[in-house]
Amino acid sequence: MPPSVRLPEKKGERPVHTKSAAKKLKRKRNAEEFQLLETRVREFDGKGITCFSELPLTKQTAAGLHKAHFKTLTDIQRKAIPLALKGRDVLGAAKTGSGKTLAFLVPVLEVLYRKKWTTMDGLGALIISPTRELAAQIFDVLRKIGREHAFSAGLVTGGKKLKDEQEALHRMNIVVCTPGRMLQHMDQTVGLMLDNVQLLVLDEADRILDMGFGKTLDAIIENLPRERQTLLFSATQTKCVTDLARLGLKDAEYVAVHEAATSATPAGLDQFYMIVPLPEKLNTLFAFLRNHLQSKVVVFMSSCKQVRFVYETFRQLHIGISLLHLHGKQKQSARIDITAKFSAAKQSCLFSTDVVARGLDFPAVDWVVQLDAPEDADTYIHRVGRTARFEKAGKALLFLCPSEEAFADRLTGRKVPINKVGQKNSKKQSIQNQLQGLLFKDPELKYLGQKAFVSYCRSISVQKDGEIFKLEELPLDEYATSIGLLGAPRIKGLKSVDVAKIKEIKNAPRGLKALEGNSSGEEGEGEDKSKKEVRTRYDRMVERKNINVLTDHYANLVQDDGAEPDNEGDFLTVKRSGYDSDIPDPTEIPPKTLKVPGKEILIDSKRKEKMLKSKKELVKLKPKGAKLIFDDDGGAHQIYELQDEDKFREAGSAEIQRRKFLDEEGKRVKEADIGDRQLAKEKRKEKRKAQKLRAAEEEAVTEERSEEDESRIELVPYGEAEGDHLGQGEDVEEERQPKRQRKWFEDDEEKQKAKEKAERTGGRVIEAAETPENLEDLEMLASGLIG
Ligand SMILES: Nc1ncnc2c1ncn2[C@@H]1O[C@H](COP(=O)(O)OP(=O)(O)OP(=O)(O)O)[C@@H](O)[C@H]1O
Repeated sequence: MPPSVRLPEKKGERPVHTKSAAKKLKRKRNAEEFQLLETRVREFDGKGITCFSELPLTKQTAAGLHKAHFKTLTDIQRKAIPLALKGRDVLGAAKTGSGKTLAFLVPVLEVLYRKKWTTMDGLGALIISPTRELAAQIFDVLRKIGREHAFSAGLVTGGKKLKDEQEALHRMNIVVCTPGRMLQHMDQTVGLMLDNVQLLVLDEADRILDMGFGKTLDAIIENLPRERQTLLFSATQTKCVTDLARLGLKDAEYVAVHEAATSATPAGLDQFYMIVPLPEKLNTLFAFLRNHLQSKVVVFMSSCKQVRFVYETFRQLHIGISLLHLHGKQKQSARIDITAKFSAAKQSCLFSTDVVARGLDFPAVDWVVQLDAPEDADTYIHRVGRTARFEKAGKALLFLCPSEEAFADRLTGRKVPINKVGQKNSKKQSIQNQLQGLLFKDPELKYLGQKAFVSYCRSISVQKDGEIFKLEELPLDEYATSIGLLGAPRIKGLKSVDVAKIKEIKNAPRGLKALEGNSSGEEGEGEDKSKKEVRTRYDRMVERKNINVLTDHYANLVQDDGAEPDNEGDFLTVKRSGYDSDIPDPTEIPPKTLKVPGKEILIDSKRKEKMLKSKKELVKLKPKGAKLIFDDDGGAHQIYELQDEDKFREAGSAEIQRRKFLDEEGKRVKEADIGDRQLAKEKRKEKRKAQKLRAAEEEAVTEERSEEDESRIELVPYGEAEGDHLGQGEDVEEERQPKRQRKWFEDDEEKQKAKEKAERTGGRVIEAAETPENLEDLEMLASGLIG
């Protein structure tokens, strides 16, 4: 007799003794629980709740939250989750670090669960984030709280092979993605179905639109069904009607928990600004870091080039704190690595662009320093939000150039409590000489410095707020000297930049950029990279601007036809005038040449001269021999020889000869064609034969392995729970995807033992159980015996 199957008994229920009865009972209980949950949600008004346990949640979500140690609700969670659970569109705004992520993830899990979503139903929820790092962080939280659910979820952010993502995408229920990559999939992933999506979440929606993803978002939303729930969250929420309309929000509930608060930033955050002349910025930052070696600091700058320059130079100045740098031009693997390192560090300094300004939750950051002023108050709020998260304390310091001081008023106007501070004289120090030394020794660093300078100027010139950011008021020459350059590099075409266009191009998915031939990603030179001209090494050398002074002068030399170089023509022009007076003009010296049979080679460089001394090289330059054919008498002929004119005339008119030639060649081609077809036919036959043979072999192997293979189908999992979805567990799985249970005779150990025995006895293996349980088992045993 099989052992009796027991479910924990409930009042009024009779004990069950068979598997099927237990299943039935479980199904009944689940249906009851499901009904109860629906009723609880319907009747729930959300008033006066403080804990997650008071919400009408599934036991899976409740368990996930419990295991992740989330107990008390934050304000935004208390207000937004009840509305979202009831299926309302929500527009959520709350300060940085106030727990917005859970405010949308909990409803995502709950809504899908209550819609009885299973792996077979495809994509049910799409969560879009502006950056890869934020998407990865959201995905991590989802994994934590969703571990008891049976949904499959995936991260689609690029930086991986598109093909791998494509395969997994078809099996995902919840996708966390960046807009660019999602659009790329919509364009390139065959059979991607978005018409069943039930929930769309946009985290940092305003940032997504701000980064130039507007059109991308439109394209994504166009593919989603109109009947869906939309949740939008940000610390600086967009309320722009057109934005909301384009995102397809209907009757949305605006939940702004901190709107009445006196400050737009977290209460535990102390904020300061300091007026620092541009040439003093790096000195001040260096002194600041020297005085905060035991802290965890994020330093924001306005461009990738600046981040790289400051990181590379400060590293060589051995500042005494571990330095990291993060920007959007790094490889995805490096970005993940750096994010993880900084999260784990106790004391460290991360130089970064705005790629980490939004949403990233680094634990225990002490200071946020903004070396370059942010573009607006919203960006400031997000940047400083990397510290003082979730009721912790933190400090923020903003560097403003004297011409930018009015930015402090902008902040006060946005309810940001910020105080002015100065730098103690005793703490001041200059690193200008050290920087000059570094740049002098290392041309690459100098090149980087020039690029950093150019991109800083560019970033100022493209700022929207022209009243604050005035390039013409900045002491650029002194700034260039302060970062170790000998002079300010020349910058081209600063004003003619379309900011929106730049953002759009910069944030376009790399795959698409490559398709559009726009993948170089170089910024700072204002060149039209889309021109597909063939450029030689020589052209590139002339165009190169890294050794600014030299190349400009060289450009003058090659471009100027006798015209005087302008005054910025540097010291090299003096030498040239020397040529004019005393020494004969170099252009008048006859160029060196070398004669080889058949041609004359111009020697225009020492390298070429040296090269031509080698016999091997000379052979290459000599004219190549002609290919000859030999007749029966051994006479050599060119492959194509002109016929004797008289003979040609004898043979008839040129037209007749042409036709004759065509007829003969046509016949020859036809004959060859018949032969080819015959050959192709035979090859096809052989191929089919081989295919059949292979198919037969594969069938035999598949039969052997079919059961093993079934169990190998992998989803993209995030939870460890096994098919207990909707609490109906096995039942739902059984009905939807009949999953073969392991039979009694498939016990690995027993099978192995029997095989060993058979080997010992030299007999056949008959796998049998001690007690066959049902008809199928008996049949198996019988067929084994007969066979
Ligand atoms: N209910 C909660 N109980 C305890 N900790 C929480 C709770 N909700 C969120 N947190 C923690 O608070 C921190 C900030 O949460 P989260 O990243 O969701 O903030 P946010 O509002 O999205 O911030 P940002 O605006 O910067 O994106 C996280 O470390 C998270 O684990």
